[in-house]
Amino acid sequence: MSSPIYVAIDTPDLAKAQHLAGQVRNHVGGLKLGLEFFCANGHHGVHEMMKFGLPIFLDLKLHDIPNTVAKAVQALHGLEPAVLTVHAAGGRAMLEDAKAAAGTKTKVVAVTVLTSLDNGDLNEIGVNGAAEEQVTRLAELARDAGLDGIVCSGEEVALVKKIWPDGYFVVPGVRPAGGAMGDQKRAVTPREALDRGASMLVIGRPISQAEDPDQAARAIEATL
Ligand SMILES: O=C(O)c1cc(=O)[nH]c(=O)n1[C@@H]1O[C@H](COP(=O)(O)O)[C@@H](O)[C@H]1O
Repeated sequence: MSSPIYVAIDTPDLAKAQHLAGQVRNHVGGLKLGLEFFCANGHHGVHEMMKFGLPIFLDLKLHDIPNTVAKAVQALHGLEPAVLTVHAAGGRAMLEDAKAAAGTKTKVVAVTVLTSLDNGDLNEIGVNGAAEEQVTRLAELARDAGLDGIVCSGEEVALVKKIWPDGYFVVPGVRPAGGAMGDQKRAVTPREALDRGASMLVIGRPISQAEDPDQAARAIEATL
């Protein structure tokens, strides 16, 4: 079985991205390319990273009116990433149109509440109630809109699995025991995230900033 770990390649530098992917390719199940990489390197960069033969998670977190998001998804044709993100807060019509615009080879998953937010941050943007309530609400919306799954933290994944048993659950903000949190606020360990029902673990800095990324990926893999 392939590893559930997708390494987050957060750099605008294609050569650095290729170097990191080359170091960890045997100990991860896929490569996650986000806004930083895509803004700098576009389709060309994704094509270059596809050469590693690993599935690509294109994390663009699209969030706009339905027509704009659908056209943006269409503009990705030719890349056919394994997984693509949109923001659940874009609403039902946006989610439905994003899914309809994606090819059948791409799982469209909705970001619920970013793992960098805690309940206080949510309150500040007008969401009263705990992260788990908001994640559950948005998971139901994504499920009913026909999406493949959601992005949430390891703190909520067991809860959403109950209401969406066959959903695909992407869990970022994962930290090995004692690891630096950085800007993440709702983090669990890789083992905990898997035990609670994660389908994919997104791990960036604990691997990419390690002195030896390959060794770091292997050490995390060994805890799963
Ligand atoms: O969609 C994501 O991947 C994502 C959603 C979220 O709620 N939180 C989150 O951290 N991410 C991404 O997951 C990665 C986490 O990176 P590290 O904190 O370095 O492990 C980054 O690439 C984020 O963009």
